[in-house]
Amino acid sequence: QSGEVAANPEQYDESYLCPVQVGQTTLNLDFDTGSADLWVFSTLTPKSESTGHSLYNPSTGTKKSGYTWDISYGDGSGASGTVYADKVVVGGVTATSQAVEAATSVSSQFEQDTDNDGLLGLAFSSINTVEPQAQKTFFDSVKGSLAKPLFTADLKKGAAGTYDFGYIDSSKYTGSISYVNVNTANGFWEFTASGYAVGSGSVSGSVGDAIADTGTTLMYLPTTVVQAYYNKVDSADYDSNQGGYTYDCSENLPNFLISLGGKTFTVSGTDINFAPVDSSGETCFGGIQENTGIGMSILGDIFLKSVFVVFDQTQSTPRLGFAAQ
Ligand SMILES: O[C@H](COCc1ccccc1F)CN1CCCC1
Repeated sequence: QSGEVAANPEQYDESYLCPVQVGQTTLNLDFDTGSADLWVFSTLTPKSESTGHSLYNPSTGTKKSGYTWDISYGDGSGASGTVYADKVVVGGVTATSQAVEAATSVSSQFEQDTDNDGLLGLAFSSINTVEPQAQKTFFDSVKGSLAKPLFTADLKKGAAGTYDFGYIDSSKYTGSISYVNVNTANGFWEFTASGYAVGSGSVSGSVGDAIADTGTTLMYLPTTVVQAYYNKVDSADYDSNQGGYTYDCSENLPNFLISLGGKTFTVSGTDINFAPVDSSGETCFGGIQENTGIGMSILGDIFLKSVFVVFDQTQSTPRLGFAAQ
């Protein structure tokens, strides 16, 4: 089997939500290559936390007795609950007995984002949080039945993009795809990014260890790289109240160039201009921020919306393919 599903951006491209059939209900889920749990708002979620969300009704599933899950994300958000086996359909691709993690508690960030009915993890199943036994991601459940064991991400700025499962649609990218091998030891699509440049010119230095993470909004890079970037933005400075670099929204940002698998990709300055910090629209928060305390760099949506990415398990070593959109 193979299939395609729309990835619809929230305001400021904060996250991208995809329609997924879970049991007999269609939910809008955040496809997250940075985690490996498929969890959903459900009729078991307290009403005080689930108002405004579409809900999974576990009555259509088979309860996995004694199984629980509890996940915490890098930004401090989290959720927990119980586990069911049920049918999950993404763009026509069907997992007949997918582990569906029904939330019995969610953090305020999820409670407040009423566009988001849950997450569909696409990292490696080794980091799934279900106890007493880790469960397969949707991709791992269907991988063997896909035309090719891969999926692609084609996210866009302020417009619907797509995730494809089982095939590479060559109309979605230009030029060639350059591949890097993935280190799965931490359960992420983790690889080594090479040189970078600010504005234009030839790349140098090294961004280093990084993950491709569709569930993270921004790009988090080494301090040296981030300082080099904002040194080229006259009005920029680090604002500890906002927790990152801000600048005058009227200032044009430079492009950011990064070398992956021997090919240089350009993230346009307009894509790096993330969002105003408040309703006055005077000061803006940058899409490139420091990776301090994270332990690796994160190439999140700010980066991903300018490339076509192949999450490829066709070989014994998983790999990531990057091409210009
Ligand atoms: O929690 C992730 C973002 O994690 C990356 C990250 C960002 C900032 C500081 C530390 C970090 F690790 C985003 N959520 C994952 C699921 C929903 C959004």
